[in-house]
Amino acid sequence: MARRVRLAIIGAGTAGLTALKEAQRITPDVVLINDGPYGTTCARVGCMPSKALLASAHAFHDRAFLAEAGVRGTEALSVDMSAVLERVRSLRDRFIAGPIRLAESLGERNLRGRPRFLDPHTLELGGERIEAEATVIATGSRPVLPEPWRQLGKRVLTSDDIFEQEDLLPRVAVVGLGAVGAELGQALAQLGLHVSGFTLTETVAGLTDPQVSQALIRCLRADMQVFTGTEVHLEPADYNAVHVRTGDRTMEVDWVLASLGRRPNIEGLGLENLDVEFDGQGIPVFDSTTRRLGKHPIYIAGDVNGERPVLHEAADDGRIAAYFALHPDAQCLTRRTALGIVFTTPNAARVGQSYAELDHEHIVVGEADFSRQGRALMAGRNAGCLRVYAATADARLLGAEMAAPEGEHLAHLLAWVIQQGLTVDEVLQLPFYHPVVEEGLRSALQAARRELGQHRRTPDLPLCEEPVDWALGK
Ligand SMILES: Cc1cc2nc3c(=O)[nH]c(=O)nc-3n(C[C@H](O)[C@H](O)[C@H](O)COP(=O)(O)OP(=O)(O)OC[C@H]3O[C@@H](n4cnc5c(N)ncnc54)[C@H](O)[C@@H]3O)c2cc1C
Ligand SMILES: NC(=O)c1ccc[n+]([C@@H]2O[C@H](COP(=O)([O-])OP(=O)(O)OC[C@H]3O[C@@H](n4cnc5c(N)ncnc54)[C@H](O)[C@@H]3O)[C@@H](O)[C@H]2O)c1
Repeated sequence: MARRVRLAIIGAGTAGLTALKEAQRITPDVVLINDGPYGTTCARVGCMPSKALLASAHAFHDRAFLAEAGVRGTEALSVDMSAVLERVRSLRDRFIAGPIRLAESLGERNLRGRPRFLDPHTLELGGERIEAEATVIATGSRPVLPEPWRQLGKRVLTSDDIFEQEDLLPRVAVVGLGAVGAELGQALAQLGLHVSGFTLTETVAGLTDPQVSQALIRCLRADMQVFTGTEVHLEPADYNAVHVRTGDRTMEVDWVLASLGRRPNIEGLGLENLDVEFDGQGIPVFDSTTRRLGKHPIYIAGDVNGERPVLHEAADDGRIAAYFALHPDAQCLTRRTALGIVFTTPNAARVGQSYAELDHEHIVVGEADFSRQGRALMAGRNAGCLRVYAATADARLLGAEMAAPEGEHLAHLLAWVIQQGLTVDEVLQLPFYHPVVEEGLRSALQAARRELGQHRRTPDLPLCEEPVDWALGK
């Protein structure tokens, strides 16, 4: 006998659990099916442990600023790497507790294993059949690790294993300087390891604007070696070391952090039993509004769909998928403005349309340099730059990229005004306090206005509804 349910959710990560909460507003008739550890990638091996490691790293790194700021005794500070990693795990355990409790609260509706579609309405799970009116696939992604690198065993770690280590040997190659490699590479370097970072692309940390990326690379180079546009080959060396070969250079390291990107967990779901199309990356083609696979009652949410692999988007995807799966008369929903932040110092961020996505013929760029920005200078964080992109046609802000102090906050402000459809002038009419890093954002906006060839006819203040009396000759 098959178990019949209104909604089956495959994957108990952020997208799956958010789909669950959205679905529970409508029906209790939901099963959650998860294979692998519970607790979500973000809380277990992703966002949270990486930021906990960065917190220790930044704190230790600040000793140089403390000394410059007149605080004495900083030369006595040192890092106890085992204690750092222990703290990361203890915070991790707190963060995963909530997601685990949520899954367990389902009781016998929380199922373990890897289900397979037999047809669009039927899943097979460990010999049992589940007939679901609709299904949400939210199986996430996993780190890319080439097979020959696996043969090197524990000498090659990914973000899945690094936080489990009791200690870390001093010489490390970080291969891949996207978001994961830039954050973890800088964290390890600031904690005192000798880090050499390599990446295939010319830009790092998910940035696409070469000038912003160069500004970040200059900052990273204060802590670690950075080689861009470089393909890496790994070979085993004596005493459990690894040879990192790039062109005709060979470097010996104790271990390697492979941060080459992530691959969607799409295999084994039996999608070949359904009439679905796949794109060039092997991801089933889905509707960008509903996340639905063709006409099937199947929705795909979170990292597994490869579209916006960050936490808040995975959560939105889960909400969207459950909403459309359970509302035949659903309203159209649009996406929030794209926002990606990488927590290096300075923070790297991309907001709205990236530099690579924009048509350069039809935009102007306004730039601010943080090396002389007042507030950043006081805090010893005066490095990096911010570039805003505005449409030539109507001066609307379209996007921004930055490697900037307090970039996580500047990026939010920009995302909010871009989502509101504001123009450069309209943003300049908003309040800017003094002295704050937001004044750097104002400089970039003023530069964009100059590039637009616009001249201010009034001071940068909101206009009254009515003209003032004297202007009317009264
Ligand atoms: C090191 C690192 C740092 C990150 N930092 C940030 C950050 O600072 N900010 C940010 O926004 N994002 C960050 N991310 C990205 C963020 O973690 C992901 O976008 C988010 O966790 C994706 O959630 P998800 O629900 O799609 O997948 P997951 O949370 O991975 O959930 C997928 C679930 O499905 C299960 N599963 C897999 N295959 C099957 C199957 N066949 N059957 C059943 N179950 C299956 C898995 O075990 C898992 O429980 C980071 C990622 C990493 C790796
Ligand atoms: N703060 C954040 O929001 C945050 C932090 C970490 C991860 N994430 C998410 O996790 C996802 C995965 O991050 P990631 O950094 O693993 O992937 P990524 O795709 O962002 O970067 C992978 C990098 O590896 C490089 N690379 C690939 N193969 C290589 C090779 N053979 N040799 C040298 N370099 C190679 C690529 O050039 C690329 O720069 C990201 O898309 C991001 O959305 C987000």
